[in-house]
Amino acid sequence: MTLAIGSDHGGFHLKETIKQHLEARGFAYRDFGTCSTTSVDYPDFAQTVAQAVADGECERGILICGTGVGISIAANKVKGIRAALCHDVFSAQMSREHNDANILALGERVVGPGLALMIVDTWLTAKFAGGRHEQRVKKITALEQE
Ligand SMILES: O=C[C@H](O)[C@H](O)[C@H](O)COP(=O)(O)O
Repeated sequence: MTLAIGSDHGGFHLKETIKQHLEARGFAYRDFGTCSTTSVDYPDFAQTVAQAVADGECERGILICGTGVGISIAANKVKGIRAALCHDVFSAQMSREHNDANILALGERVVGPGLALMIVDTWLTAKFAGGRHEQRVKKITALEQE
């Protein structure tokens, strides 16, 4: 699985920490920026990562900003994207099992690196449960056509 990863300046340090962690765990990723703590606009990075996932260029994505709020709102505007903002391990697991989330959003100013990496690990390994959740995810997709 190749992951798309991106952040604004508020998520830059956590993005670098997550990249090192992914490398140590043998996950392939593509870094869509930003490349420093110079102020940028999070919708730009949400769009490139979300598009890479929506186009199938990358299977899933991770987006980070200061709170995770703005970058998840922006990513969810792209058709086919189910971005989940998760600051606890339970939500991260459920976002995969129940919602088939294809992007994980995190806020660097909200969680410390230890918890963030635990959330990432949980989110990467959890699998969509299907069954009754299938029709609900289909209904989310149908909303995109309205
Ligand atoms: O939801 C938005 C994100 O948290 C941004 O990272 C944040 O708004 C950036 O704020 P500032 O420009 O004050 O660093």
